[in-house]
Amino acid sequence: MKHCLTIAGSDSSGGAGIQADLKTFSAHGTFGMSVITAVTAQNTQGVFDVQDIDPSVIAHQIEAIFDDISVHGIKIGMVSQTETIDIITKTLKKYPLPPLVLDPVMISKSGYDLLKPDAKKALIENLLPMATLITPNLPEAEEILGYKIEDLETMKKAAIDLHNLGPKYVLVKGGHLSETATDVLYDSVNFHLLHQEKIETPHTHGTGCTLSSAITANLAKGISIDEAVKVAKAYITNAIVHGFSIGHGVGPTHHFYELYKKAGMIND
Ligand SMILES: Nc1ncnc2c1ncn2[C@@H]1O[C@H](COP(=O)(O)OP(=O)(O)O)[C@@H](O)[C@H]1O
Ligand SMILES: Cc1ncc(COP(=O)(O)O)c(N)n1
Repeated sequence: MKHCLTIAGSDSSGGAGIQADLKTFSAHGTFGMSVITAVTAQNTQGVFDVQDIDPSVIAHQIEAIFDDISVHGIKIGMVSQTETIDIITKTLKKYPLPPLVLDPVMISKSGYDLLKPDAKKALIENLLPMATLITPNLPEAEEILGYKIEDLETMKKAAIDLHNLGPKYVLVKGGHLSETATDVLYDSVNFHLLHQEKIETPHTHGTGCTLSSAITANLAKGISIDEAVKVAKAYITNAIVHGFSIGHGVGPTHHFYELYKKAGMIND
């Protein structure tokens, strides 16, 4: 069994962050481990409070894992502030690294700043160059590059410009496009377009977390980048189709839909 690590924030409502990542790792038959960077008090309606974890505790979590257990894939999500980014970078650099997927989480669907604006520079300079793949959504890509991205042509330009900042591969996600949910994968030579009709649903809490963890699990299993992204895209699409209407706002996706269906635990 492969071992996957998420370095991210905790979402008390279980649909995004660490909780989404661990469910996704499990749904992919990998063993999930976590380094918690921040604890958020959030639900389907909003984020109400954040407690950043002390940098030394973040370093100790990373060391506790790497000093004992082999890690086959890493996903980084909410990193909150410059001190957190600095300690993650410094500590990870002590170890040989497996494929690393960076989801540059900035603003929650509910509009809360999950990355302090002054930490953007550290994210770009320290974490982007370490990544095998980065998975920005449109607002995140716009925030990093400083220009508007609203169609496939500008998504392709953004993918090239983001690639120039150091990651090996770039996936610009199209969940925020108005017509389709087409994502663009750039491998430094070719573009791979992952076409998908937009699903009419409000329940997309944690879609980005879930997609990046699914890709991480696939890469940990040794699957090639384009196949890892393609399979993960099918997984997130299914998870969105079968999302849950829990709470009064933006509900979570169904991380275990395929597994439950195979086990005969659901009928539709
Ligand atoms: N309504 C939707 N229908 C189909 N796919 C979606 C929908 N919303 C998001 N996605 C897909 O979910 C994944 C996560 O994208 P996105 O929602 O843009 O990320 P984030 O959660 O970081 O904002 C992408 O593959 C995107 O295309
Ligand atoms: C701890 C944490 N990490 C990431 C997200 C982003 O998820 P979304 O973009 O769906 O709000 C979140 N809401 N909470």
